[in-house]
Amino acid sequence: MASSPEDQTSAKQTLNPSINGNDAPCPPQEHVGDEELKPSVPQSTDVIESGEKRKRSDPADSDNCRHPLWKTSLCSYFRSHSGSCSHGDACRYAHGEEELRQRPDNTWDPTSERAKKLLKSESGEKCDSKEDDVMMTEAVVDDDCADPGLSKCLLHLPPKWHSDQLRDFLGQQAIIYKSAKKKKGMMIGFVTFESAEQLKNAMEELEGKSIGNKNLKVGDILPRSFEKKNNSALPLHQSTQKNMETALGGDDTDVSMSSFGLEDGDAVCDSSASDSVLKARSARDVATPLAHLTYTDQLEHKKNSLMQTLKKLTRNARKACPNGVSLPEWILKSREIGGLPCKFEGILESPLVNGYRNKCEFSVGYSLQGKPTVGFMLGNFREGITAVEEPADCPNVSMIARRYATIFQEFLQHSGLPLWNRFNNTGFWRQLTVREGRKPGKAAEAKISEPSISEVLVMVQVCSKGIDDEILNGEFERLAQAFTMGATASSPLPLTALVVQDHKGISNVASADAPLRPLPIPKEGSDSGPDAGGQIVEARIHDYISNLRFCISPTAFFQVNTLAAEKLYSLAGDWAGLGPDTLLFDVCCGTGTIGLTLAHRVGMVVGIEMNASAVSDAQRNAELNGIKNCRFVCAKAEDVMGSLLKEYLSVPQRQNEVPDFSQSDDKVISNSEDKMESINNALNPEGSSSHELESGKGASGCLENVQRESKNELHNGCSSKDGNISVRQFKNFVAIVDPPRGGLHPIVIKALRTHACLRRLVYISCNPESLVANAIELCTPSADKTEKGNKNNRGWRNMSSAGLARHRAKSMPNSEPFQPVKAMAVDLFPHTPHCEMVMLLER
Ligand SMILES: C[S@@+](CC[C@H](N)C(=O)[O-])C[C@H]1O[C@@H](n2cnc3c(N)ncnc32)[C@H](O)[C@@H]1O
Repeated sequence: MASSPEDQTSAKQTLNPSINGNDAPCPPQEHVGDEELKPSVPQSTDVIESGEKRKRSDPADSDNCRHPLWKTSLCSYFRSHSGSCSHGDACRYAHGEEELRQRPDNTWDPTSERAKKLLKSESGEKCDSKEDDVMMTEAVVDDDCADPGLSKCLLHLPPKWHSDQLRDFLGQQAIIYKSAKKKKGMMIGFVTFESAEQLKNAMEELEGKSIGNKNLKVGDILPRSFEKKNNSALPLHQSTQKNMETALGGDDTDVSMSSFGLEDGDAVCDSSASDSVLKARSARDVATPLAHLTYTDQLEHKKNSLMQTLKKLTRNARKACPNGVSLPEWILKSREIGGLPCKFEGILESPLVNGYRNKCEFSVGYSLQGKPTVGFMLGNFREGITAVEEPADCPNVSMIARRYATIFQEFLQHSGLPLWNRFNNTGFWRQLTVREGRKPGKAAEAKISEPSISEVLVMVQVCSKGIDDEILNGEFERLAQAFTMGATASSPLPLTALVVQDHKGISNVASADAPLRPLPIPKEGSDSGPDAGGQIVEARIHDYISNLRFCISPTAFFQVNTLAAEKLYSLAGDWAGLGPDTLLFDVCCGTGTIGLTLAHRVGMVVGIEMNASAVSDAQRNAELNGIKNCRFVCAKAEDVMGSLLKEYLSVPQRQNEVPDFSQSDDKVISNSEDKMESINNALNPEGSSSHELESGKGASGCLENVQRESKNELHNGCSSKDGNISVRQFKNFVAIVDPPRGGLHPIVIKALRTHACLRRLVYISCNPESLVANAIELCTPSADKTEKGNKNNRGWRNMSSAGLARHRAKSMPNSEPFQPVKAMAVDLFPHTPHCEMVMLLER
């Protein structure tokens, strides 16, 4: 599924709240609202300020030990560096079996001896080498005639090796083979042999051989008896489908991984000796690792974990407080509340606990049995796990999304075009996204989601590279027919829009401008074909938050749990201290949900968002709901935040005086005439060039939505000075920020901190770790003399996010720090470890 903590699949953090990295909880991954442990390569503690080595571990990081996944995976760095890891005791990953802890879902790291022993005892097998035959679920053998019995995978290879290095190694060992392949980043390679004799010799030679501190293993490839498809209908270049691929998984940039809440070292391995490991990992375990707990216990678990994360803010700000500067009151008082930086007011429950996701991103791949499957990946591509399992047991997926996944899966059994293979970066069918929109009103509050769903958008991601238009068109026609028939069979499903996204890149995450092709939805009862009728509808659906109607484009971010998001936004609004004289900055505003739901409580909203289609949705949503006091700026916040704050916060204090916009860095609006032109463009977006929309460079090319109530006036009583427009005088400046998983850009943090008129900041985050890191910079007192950052310092690469924030705080210009006032979480992601956190900062 996707992100919010899912859509922000974003950069690769690993435990995303959302199933797909996009929402995530911004994801993961991705938001698919969502959160994490970091990769086990050098992280934080030992190398800190100025890149200097510290002799002791950082107590600021010791709270990691309370992270639910603390030491639940073996440290791959430790293993591959002969038992050394620069993090020492502070490493989040276990240094050896003794340190290893059980995971929240009661499983053990599948690569650990414990997991293997468990496996043995479950399967009743003897302790022979067989149980170590951990296997890959995807075979990549570019030889049509390759006999699966003569294909093996080699495990525990150095991840940095390419195919060439594997071949060199085999050559040095005098191994005779037919083909050998390995992809950088994976610990697994694939070798095929000409004969049983060759295979036998190779196994004798290779099994147990040491490479570094690892012992090589020879494993089978699953599934062993994959039924090869008849590929005769395929275009030539697609012949890689002949490969025995059983799984599509993530590659290094895999979103789905993060949305599952997996961490990088988290492999789901298969064993030829037993199916037990497979049983231990299922789509349910991976996508909803807390589903085995009662909802009350899940909340308790999240609460404890969030409190530990919050305490990092206190510890790090204390540590970063410059010499000679008094500790702020909130740090001194933190002792009275157990080290918390402010009061933690607990977690608001999700109104819906099951089937709550309004957006699911399903991977396309092969099951462990080799069947084309639409669902969730079971593990990490790097460790060779690419199998996909149906989402049937994942309680956060709605029945509607499950049914669409099944329809697509059945369609794929008969498709002449191949599934995407991440190993080879070839294939056609990549992903299925199902987005649901609810009806307005009471029905939407039902305890099960299905009856309240009135609109569904189905988006299929493909890679059309090298495919003839004729083949493509025929396949899409059949696809539309399959979805239409599936949606009308038995109990009908809503089907509002069907769209194909063409993503030719190798990463799992399509860029925002990947071409979209809406498909006509055939009329009920008609056959496929050119006369099937059907209408191309605009690829958008609608949902409701706080009785406002929101139009959502296929790729725009929208919180995946609408009813819980409503709670989140109203909490943020309550804490923001809004009033008619408030100017509210909605930073990272997506489709405008926060600003628009709060617009009636403020004088004006300025929304900032980099995704052009989300901004155009935001503008449309303002129009749909008759809201006229919002302006949406399409740009990266880091490019425009400073100039927007300057523009609005430096408004002369005398009533009704028009500010001099020409002072603005980015010339957001250079004068009243330009401003009117911008407004006109905003009201007539077709008139603005797509370049302007896409460029995202500064606000001068922004889509703006300052709407006028009457010809010359802004809503809410702004006065008109020169016959055009004027800006009202605001007394209260507030920002609500809701960034993706990685948090705010340092330039945005600096702008918010150094504009003293901004007294209140509500920070919403799907990733409490990045909230804490950003809050360290916002709340640490500045030194009288600011340190200059050293651009050549590479030490930051090894810092934790908190360590890096402490480091940055040193170069923060002298400015009044914020203080954490209170924090609360809203559970947008039941059954996963993720949660949205809200923190009020004031000064
Ligand atoms: C977690 S979502 C929040 C969206 C919105 N506040 C909501 O609740 O629906 C984060 C949003 O930030 C946007 N975004 C990511 N990086 C950004 C940046 N550098 N500047 C502005 N917007 C950004 C994403 O496109 C996404 O819409």
